[in-house]
Amino acid sequence: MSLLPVAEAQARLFALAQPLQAEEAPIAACAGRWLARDVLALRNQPWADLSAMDGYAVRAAEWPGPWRIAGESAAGGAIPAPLAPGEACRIFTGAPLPAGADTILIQENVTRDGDQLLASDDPLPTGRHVRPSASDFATDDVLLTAGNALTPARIALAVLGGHGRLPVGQRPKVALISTGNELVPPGAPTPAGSLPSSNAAMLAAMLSALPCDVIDLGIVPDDLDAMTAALKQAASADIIVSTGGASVGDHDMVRPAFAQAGGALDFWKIRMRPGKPLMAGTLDKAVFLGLPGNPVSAFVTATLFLLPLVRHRAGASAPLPHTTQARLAAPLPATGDRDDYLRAYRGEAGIVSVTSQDSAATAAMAMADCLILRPAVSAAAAAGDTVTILPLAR
Ligand SMILES: Nc1nc2c(c(=O)[nH]1)N[C@H]1C(S)=C(S)[C@@H](COP(=O)(O)OP(=O)(O)OC[C@H]3O[C@@H](n4cnc5c(N)ncnc54)[C@H](O)[C@@H]3O)O[C@H]1N2
Ligand code: MOO
Repeated sequence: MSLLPVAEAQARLFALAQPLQAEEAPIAACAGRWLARDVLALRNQPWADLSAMDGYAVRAAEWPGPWRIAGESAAGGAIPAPLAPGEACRIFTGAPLPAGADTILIQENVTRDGDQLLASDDPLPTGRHVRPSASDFATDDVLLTAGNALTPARIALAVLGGHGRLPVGQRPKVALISTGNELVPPGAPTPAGSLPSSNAAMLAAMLSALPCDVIDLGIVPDDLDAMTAALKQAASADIIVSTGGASVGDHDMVRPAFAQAGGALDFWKIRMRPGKPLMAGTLDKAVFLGLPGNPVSAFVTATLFLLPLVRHRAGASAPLPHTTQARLAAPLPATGDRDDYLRAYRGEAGIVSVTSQDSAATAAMAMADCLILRPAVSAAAAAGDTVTILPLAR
């Protein structure tokens, strides 16, 4: 198989499965999820012409008064009686204006004597300090569209639109499998030849920022039947992720086990460094991603494939990671025949790539707060050159 370009592999991955079915979730369970349908306003916001300040509702044409204070309007209180000519209404922030009033005098700018009121400031433009009815949005306005991420501000908008539940994509179930005879669980003793298994903990931490449910199936030895059984066990999940055993060595069991479990492989080997041995396919209704075992390769491929796949299945309309442009603090060598995803951080003088770009260099990886994206066969870059970066979640 020739090496597949990253963008093509991402497109093929998304084509393997549709977003999961929608569900109606209570607002408290919607943060960070994606809308499955457009959301329309069920009410006008504001519901009436409301005061934006504490003061007095008047007719601007009657400035500077005097007015007789007749009645009061407070948020949550009774609807105030209409204003007769020459009358003002005591009013508080968020309260409806009485019919006939068009402007608010703030209380700092009036002279009040009993129920007599005089303006003590400059003339007011009509409508000053009034929030007109439906000026934020009106009933039946489309507030949010399918595929929108439910950010805190959009949750506020939906609630003000009258909603207590929202149609969102279901939370994908993500099963994690770690393969390798050398692996021991986090914190277990590490006699010679053993290695703490870090990939599942790292992936679970990455996934904790997304609306999904992680099932860690633990460590599976480099054994065809054991791996086949683990994959079958994982097949009820929406996404299966393995790490390790993805390459070409005698102990790399993931591809044959996937075939033996009944999986249909869609692609293997990507034109990227690190992460070349990545594979993907389907097993029953699950999408399978086989990530390389090296922790750095697993991290980079999870960033570019696993997290976007979770977003896609959870209903995101824009599942790919956000990238931006930035200037290099130091030169970079020319790239080879694969796209480079260099671990880097944002320093004061620009972007600095970490000292070791080895796929097993976890200490260097831990210093990174972004990846530099360098296409295959790029010429060397100089300090000050603009490059594309992918900011990493903290
Ligand atoms: N002859 C070739 N050898 C290799 C090739 C190749 O094309 N031809 N590709 C290399 C590349 S690129 C990568 S990346 C690695 C990926 O290999 P695997 O996915 O088969 O991973 P393993 O061999 O199982 O492990 C690699 C490395 O990572 C450690 N590891 C594995 N799992 C974990 C874990 N859960 N936590 C921490 N560390 C883990 C493992 O001990 C190995 O040191 O293959 C190259 N070889
Ligand atoms: O493609 Mo591998 O992930 O370079 O070490």
